[in-house]
Amino acid sequence: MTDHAFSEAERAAVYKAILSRRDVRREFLPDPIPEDVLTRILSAAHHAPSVGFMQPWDFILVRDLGIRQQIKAAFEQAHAEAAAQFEGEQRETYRSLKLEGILEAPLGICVTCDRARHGPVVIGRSQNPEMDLYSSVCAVQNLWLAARAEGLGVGWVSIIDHAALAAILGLPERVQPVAYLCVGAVAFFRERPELEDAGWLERTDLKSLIHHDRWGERD
Ligand SMILES: Cc1cc2c(cc1C)N(C[C@H](O)[C@H](O)[C@H](O)COP(=O)(O)O)c1[nH]c(=O)[nH]c(=O)c1N2
Repeated sequence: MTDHAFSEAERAAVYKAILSRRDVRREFLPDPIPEDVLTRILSAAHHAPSVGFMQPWDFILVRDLGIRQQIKAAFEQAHAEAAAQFEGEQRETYRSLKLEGILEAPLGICVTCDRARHGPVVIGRSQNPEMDLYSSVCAVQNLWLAARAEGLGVGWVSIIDHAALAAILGLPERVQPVAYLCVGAVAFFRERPELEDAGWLERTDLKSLIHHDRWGERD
């Protein structure tokens, strides 16, 4: 048994981490991450919920500059392909955004999903086999929030061909990349998402996303 209730300060700290977490691309400092801090954020990730307690994740810690340069090159290629999908002014805005900090952050963490961990039958996965991937995403979010509490920035780089990333990292066939994260100390955390500051999109009104009993039934 654990304590039933959080104190007011504990509750406030949880919401502070959630509300002030940011995706970081440009504010990284080169300072190394202390080992005890790294262990704590990885432990937070490892305590995420997982379907059937499958714990399908691994954490590849990428410090080697040569490997990070290969990942950056894979990003550049995907970024050029993505830019071609936008039109006109939006393409120019997209090109002007900074969408990764692969070389600036001192550490990359690839969170993976072993799709075959603990055999073919897992509690909670038979109808929806993708639940293992969602579990690894929960690990990503735990890591992201713990990092925020530790004053570390995290930036998710998904503008990359995951097959190329898997090859660079030497992942076995059954192991899929879920997230490549740039992790490091930061100069500061932005108050709002960078995409909001750039005028790309605004935070959607929460009320408009809440439906009662059936789709479309709103207050
Ligand atoms: C699955 C997934 C994938 C990506 C992201 C997020 C998630 C959840 N985000 C970060 C994203 O842009 C950011 O979360 C939102 O803009 C909201 O900003 P904050 O995270 O609140 O700062 C992101 N950002 C970026 O600069 N490059 C990227 O490739 C990605 N990819």
